[in-house]
Amino acid sequence: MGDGDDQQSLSQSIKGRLQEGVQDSVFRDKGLLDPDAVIDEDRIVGRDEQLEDIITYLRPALQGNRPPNMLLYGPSGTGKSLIINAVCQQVIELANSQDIDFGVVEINCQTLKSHDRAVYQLVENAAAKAGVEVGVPQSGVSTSQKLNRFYDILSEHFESVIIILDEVDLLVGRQRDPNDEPAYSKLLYQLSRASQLGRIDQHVSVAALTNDPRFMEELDGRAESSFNPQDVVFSDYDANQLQAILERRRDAFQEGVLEDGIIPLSAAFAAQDHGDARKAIDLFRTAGEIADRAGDDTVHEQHVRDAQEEAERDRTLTQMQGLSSQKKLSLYATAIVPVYSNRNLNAVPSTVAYRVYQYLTELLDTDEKSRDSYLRYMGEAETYNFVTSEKRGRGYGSGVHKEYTFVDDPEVVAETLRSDIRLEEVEQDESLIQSVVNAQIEDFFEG
Ligand SMILES: Nc1ncnc2c1ncn2[C@@H]1O[C@H](COP(=O)(O)OP(=O)(O)OP(=O)(O)O)[C@@H](O)[C@H]1O
Repeated sequence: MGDGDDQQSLSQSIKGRLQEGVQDSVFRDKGLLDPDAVIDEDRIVGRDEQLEDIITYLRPALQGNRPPNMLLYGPSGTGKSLIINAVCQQVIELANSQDIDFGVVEINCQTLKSHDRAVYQLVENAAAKAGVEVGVPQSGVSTSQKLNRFYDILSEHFESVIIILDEVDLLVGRQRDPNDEPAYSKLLYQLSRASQLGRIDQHVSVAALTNDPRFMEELDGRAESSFNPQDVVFSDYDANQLQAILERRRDAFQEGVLEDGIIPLSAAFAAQDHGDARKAIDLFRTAGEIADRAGDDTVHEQHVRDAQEEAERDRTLTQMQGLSSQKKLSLYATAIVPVYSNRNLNAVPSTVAYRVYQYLTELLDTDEKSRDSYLRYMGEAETYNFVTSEKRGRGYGSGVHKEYTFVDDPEVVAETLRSDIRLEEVEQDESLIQSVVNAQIEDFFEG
């Protein structure tokens, strides 16, 4: 065989292997379960009231009038983005048919670190929608120059515009002083004043999306009165609504691969966690991915349970990664007490955990913080809901102490923290650590 033939058989073989995975997948159209999937209206379940309200508020855009500003609030995953975008999409289509230039400019504020970045992002998005050059550099010009460019683009290319600010409460900006006005307050003020002040002749309205029910209370008075929104409230979904949402995406999977309990179980897990549709969809998708990884032809309940566990680990991991190394060590020392204990120990006495912590600092040759610092770190762990604590008086000599109980499995917590580079060194002495933990436990209870 010549080189050409070799090449051909290699690419055939790569193609074959790639297709193997595709053909064997339990999914038919996995994109339907993508967190950012744009779904058809017939897949939207319920939310009739919110749809009705938003339709009423946006109707003026088609009648030559300015729609009111809106504040959409409710917990995460309750359909705020979905519903506002679904209505805007229809407005765009109707506006096009009536030769009205209606534009939607949307930014997600979650990752925007400052007012200036938010304004720049608005310019970029408006320019993309209008099909023109951004026209201002990202740095080297003032925020008001960027804002002016934004207004110019809106004035030149649209008759009516909705600006959607997703997760608006996260746009706090660089506040040097806690009394400084947060960036969202400034931006809302500027955007809602732009039409009022005649800076742009076009109709501009703002729809702000937030999880924070007290958002308006925290808004600066001047921003509050010029923004002055119509509220649209999104409440949690219950398990039945979540089931219906998943049912309408059943065709993301091949026919016949979903066992009966999959949809109710995914919905039930997500309903426990305030009724977040994003979470239900994520579980549904992850269960399928786990089935694919295992090479199974059907998705069964254990796959959903494994998906739930994976989600829990991810959540814990993300939160824990943000902790300083001393806090990680304190939490790790506390978690390994029930994990290594020979007794059936659920609540961990702080005295035992602190001694284990001291031992670990020695082993790692790192700073040993005071007992008070340890208690403070654990107090923080409590606010993150990693542990709950109770005060106990006891007859073992040292008076009142605290006891910690882990909200999730302490083994998962310990495992998560162990993958931290330095704690991995500790793992090598596992049996030694186990005996130290048990010696401290015995000392505490027997001593
Ligand atoms: N009523 C519904 N019908 C069908 N799918 C829904 C419904 N509500 C939410 N979803 C789906 O759940 C996911 C999360 O919804 P969405 O992004 O709209 O939530 P959100 O309230 O904006 O959340 P966040 O505050 O976290 O941004 C999306 O994939 C969306 O398609």
